[in-house]
Order: sequence, then C-alpha cells, then structure tokens
Amino acid sequence: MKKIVVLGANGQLGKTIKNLDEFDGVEFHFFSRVDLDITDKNKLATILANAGFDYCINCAAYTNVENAEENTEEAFKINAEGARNIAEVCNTNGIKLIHISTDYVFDGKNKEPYTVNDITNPINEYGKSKLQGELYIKEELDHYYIIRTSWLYSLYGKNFLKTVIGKIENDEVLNITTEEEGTPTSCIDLSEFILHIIKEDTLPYGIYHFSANGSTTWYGFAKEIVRNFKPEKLDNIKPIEKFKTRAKRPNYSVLDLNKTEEFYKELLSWEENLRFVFKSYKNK
Ligand SMILES: NC(=O)C1=CN([C@@H]2O[C@H](COP(=O)(O)OP(=O)(O)OC[C@H]3O[C@@H](n4cnc5c(N)ncnc54)[C@H](OP(=O)(O)O)[C@@H]3O)[C@@H](O)[C@H]2O)C=CC1
Ligand SMILES: Cc1cn([C@H]2C[C@H](O)[C@@H](COP(=O)(O)OP(=O)(O)O[C@H]3O[C@@H](C)C(=O)[C@@H](O)[C@H]3O)O2)c(=O)[nH]c1=O
Repeated sequence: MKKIVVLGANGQLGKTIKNLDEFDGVEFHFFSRVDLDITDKNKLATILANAGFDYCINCAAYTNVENAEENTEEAFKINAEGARNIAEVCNTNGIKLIHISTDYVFDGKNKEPYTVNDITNPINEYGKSKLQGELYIKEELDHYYIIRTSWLYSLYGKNFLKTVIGKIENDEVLNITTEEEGTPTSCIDLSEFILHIIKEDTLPYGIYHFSANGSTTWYGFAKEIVRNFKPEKLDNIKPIEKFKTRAKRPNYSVLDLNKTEEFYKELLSWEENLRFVFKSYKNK
C-alpha cells in the first residue's frame, strides 16, 4: 500500500483526485489550506515527518494570474517559497514529490510545441513565481516529478469552463480572445496520469509535460464548451483579437507530449476529454 499526502486538497485538482474511483493500492491523506499551509515550514515538517508517506502531491498554489501582477509577493511566497518548503521536507523524510507547474513558464514565442528541455522565460508574475518553485525543487530534491500542464478545467472551483457555463446559463454574450493558442486539460485526465506515476513507481524523475492532444484558442475552447453544453447558444460566443487584461499571457503555449506518451500512453484530444467531462456532468 502506498501512502500519499495531497496538499492544496480543496482546489480543483485536489478535489478531482479525491473523487477518483480507483484507489487500489494507494492510501490518500488530504490536507486543505486550513489544515496545512505550505508557507508554514514547521507545520509541514511536523505533519510529514515519520508518517511513512511515499509520495507528496502538491496541488497548492496561488493561481490568480491577474492578481499575481499586484500581489506578487504573496504569489512568490506560495508558488516559490512554499514549493521550496515542501521540497526540503520531502528530502528530509525520503518522500517523492509530484509537483504541478504550468505552460505559463514559457514566453509564447515558439511556433511548435514546447519540449521539456526548451528554455523557460515567463512573461507574467504568476509564471515567474511558478518557475522559481520549479528551480527550488530541482535544487533541493532528486526524487521529484514536475508536471507542467495547461488550461486546467473541471466541474470544481474556478476555471474557464465554469466561467463560460455560468455566463451562458445567464444568456450573456461573451467576447473571447483568439490571440492565445494552447491546450485545455481535464483535471480528471491529469489525475489519472499522477496516479499512474505512483502505481508504476518506476518513471524516471524529472520534468514532464501533460495536456490533452491538439490545441486551440480560448475562443475555440469556449465554442466547444457551448457546443457540448447548449449548442443553441453558440452565437453567444464572439471572437475578439484582444481581451484587455493586466497580466500578459503567452501567445502560444502548446506542450510537447512525446516524453509523457513514451512513459504512459497516447493521450486523447482535448475535444474528446471535454466530451467525457460533459457526459459525467449530464449523468449527475
Ligand atoms: N488552473 C489552471 O489552469 C492551471 C493550474 N496549474 C497548476 O496546477 C496546480 C493546481 O491548480 P488548480 O487546482 O487549478 O488551482 P486552484 O486554485 O483550484 O487550487 C489551489 C489550491 O491551493 C490552495 N492554496 C493556496 N495557497 C495555499 C497555501 N499557502 N497552503 C496550502 N494551500 C494553499 C488554495 O486554497 P484557497 O482556495 O483557500 O486559496 C486552493 O485550494 C497548481 O500548481 C497550478 O499552478 C497549471 C496549469 C494550469
Ligand atoms: C473571462 C474571459 C477571458 N478571456 C481571456 C482572458 C485570457 O486571455 C484568457 C483566459 O482567461 P482566464 O483568466 O480564465 O485564464 P488564465 O487565468 O489565464 O488561465 C491560466 O491559469 C493558470 C493558473 C495557468 O497555469 C494557465 O495554464 C492557464 O490555465 O481568456 C476573454 O477573452 N473573454 C472572457 O470573457
């Protein structure tokens, strides 16, 4: 039986892991921010010491990309210092770390998918803080998996899918940018990969990229959401070149999946994953 501690358990990824129905051979222990704040290194050390955890999954993060431009200190405290605290405590206690990072560590100037070896160059404070977290982990720890993913969605918490559904339910018209290209990723799909790493227990340590296959713009993603949710409202989604925001986003942040597919399996397209999420939504 593998013993796993999950941090940031009340976020959308944490909740998705909690709802996985495949628990054979693994025992999860979930800690939300109120149970365990990752900026409190002493408490982390106390809870993780001598508890026999094999893996730590870090789902805790400061994820508000817009607010990170002003609350930069807090974003770094959680995404960089918090990640360092976890890495130090994992190192002391022989715990393998699975940490989630982001496509926003890249500047978006590529014309083809970013590989795990491509140069990082974040263009917003959230991306900078997440990159610093990656660097600290690499510095402190040998036994780590850093999984960079992109455009996460689920039926939990706050994410683009839920924003679009909410506005369509109110019959609002949405102007959505066509400026950025990336890949929407279902939290269910990512959770299954995380579970695979734990169950296999043999994947080489290091950085992995994880998303669905294919790519689109936020406009394309919104259209596909509405096509699945309420096709009669498709005309409510209007393309615009730019949507005014405080934080810059990379114009292109598609992740190269070759390494992940080599150690896992061929991944489904983002459209197929989205259909799967709606199927479970309608069955509820
Ligand atoms: N969302 C996305 O599109 C993407 C996310 N990622 C990464 O994936 C991971 C999971 O993201 P996601 O589930 O979407 O994020 P959420 O914002 O849904 O969840 C993050 C969770 O972390 C908690 N948290 C914040 N600060 C602390 C802290 N100091 N100590 C403990 N917990 C804390 C939050 O608690 P509270 O709600 O109370 O603040 C929240 O429950 C993150 O590392 C994120 O950077 C990567 C790519 C895309
Ligand atoms: C709500 C809305 C957003 N947009 C634009 C703004 C932005 O360019 C894009 C996405 O907006 P959001 O703010 O929902 O997404 P954003 O916070 O940029 O999402 C990112 O979150 C972090 C945590 C990550 O790690 C990234 O992978 C990515 O998922 O869509 C519109 O064009 N129209 C709209 O009505």
